[in-house]
Amino acid sequence: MKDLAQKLLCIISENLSLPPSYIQEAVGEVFQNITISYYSPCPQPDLALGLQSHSDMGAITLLIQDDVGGLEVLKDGMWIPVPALRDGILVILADQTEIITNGRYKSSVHRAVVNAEHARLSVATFYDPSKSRKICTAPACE
Ligand SMILES: O=C(O)CCC(=O)C(=O)O
Ligand SMILES: [Fe+2]
Repeated sequence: MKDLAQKLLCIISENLSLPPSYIQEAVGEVFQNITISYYSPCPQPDLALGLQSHSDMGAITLLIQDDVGGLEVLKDGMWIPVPALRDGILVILADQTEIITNGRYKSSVHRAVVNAEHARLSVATFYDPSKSRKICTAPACE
């Protein structure tokens, strides 16, 4: 997962005409955190959220999940359900990449809803800078 995150950050850097390792170097020492989320079925899903609206604080998040579905992204003020891809890896861009690219790549605001019948499992791997790392916009993106 770390290799994939780094490859994706290289592609983003290159797409902005930055050196391929630019974002990786800007992030510095990587802290790869993992969250395993289990969402149990909820008898009244309209009254509950599995995970509240947020954006991820790191550079990039890779998410694997079962085929139940429940992730939603905020686009133009509307919550859009993300199709569940059991064999796929979902890429969620996060806050530090938005800062480094000056918003050319946006951090995705997302949440998880629950449903009445099925439990859901997801595994998120976060590619995060250290808490003391100063992150700033790439001069080429200013
Ligand atoms: O479970 C999900 O689909 C989303 C998990 C998530 O957004 C997170 O852990 O930050
Ligand atoms: Fe998240």
